[in-house]
Amino acid sequence: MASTLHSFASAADLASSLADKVADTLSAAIAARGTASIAVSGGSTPKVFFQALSTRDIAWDKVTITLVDERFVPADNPRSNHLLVDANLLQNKAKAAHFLPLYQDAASAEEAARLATEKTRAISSPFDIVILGMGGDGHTASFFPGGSNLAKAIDASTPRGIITMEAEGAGEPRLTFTFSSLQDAALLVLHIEGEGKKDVLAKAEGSGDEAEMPIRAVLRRATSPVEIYWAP
Ligand SMILES: O=C1O[C@H](COP(=O)(O)O)[C@@H](O)[C@H](O)[C@H]1O
Repeated sequence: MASTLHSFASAADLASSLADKVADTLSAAIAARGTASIAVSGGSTPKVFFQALSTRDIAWDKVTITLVDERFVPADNPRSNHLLVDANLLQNKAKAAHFLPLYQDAASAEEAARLATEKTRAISSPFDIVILGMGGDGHTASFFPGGSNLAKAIDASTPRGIITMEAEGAGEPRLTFTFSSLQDAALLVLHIEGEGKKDVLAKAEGSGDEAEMPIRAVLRRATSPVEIYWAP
């Protein structure tokens, strides 16, 4: 499916424009169905966007927010994506939203993935909005190059849900929605910032194996168009 690049002069401009687009899309879904869903990424990039989105005036009590991926660490761990969302998105008007975490207090990441899959089944498919990020190694969500479960995670026939991932570049074991869960969102966004990430994107858009740069699975095979938001 095609992708469209939206370039902005600054991260603040991007955050404001993306927050408007997301708020409009959530409101349209609420008007159509009474509820709306969004899966967001962690990492360092989304913080300013989350802060902008949290101030938008929409019916947040009808919105379910979850994560595209998470580290297998509790929510008070500084590396938790849940903590980032709590501190920056579940604030202001967005405090009224319903948050479904991926981390579960379980004996293993595999058991947590099973529980998280069960709990997130309450969200209707496909997601209204998925916001992906991308690492300098070409990973997205927790689809890491060399990841223990990468082939399964990006196989379009793997069912919707959450699986585990371990990889050298990942730190802790991860929990990640599968490709099939994310690729058909009504609004599918790839949010990246910096010249370095633009170079990584250009490389990913070239030829090469998806296993080397798993973002290629999204760029090449997502059934929804990919809206790429970039700022220097
Ligand atoms: O590990 C992760 O990294 C990516 C990218 O993060 P960034 O710090 O380079 O913005 C992120 O999209 C993913 O959700 C996160 O778990």
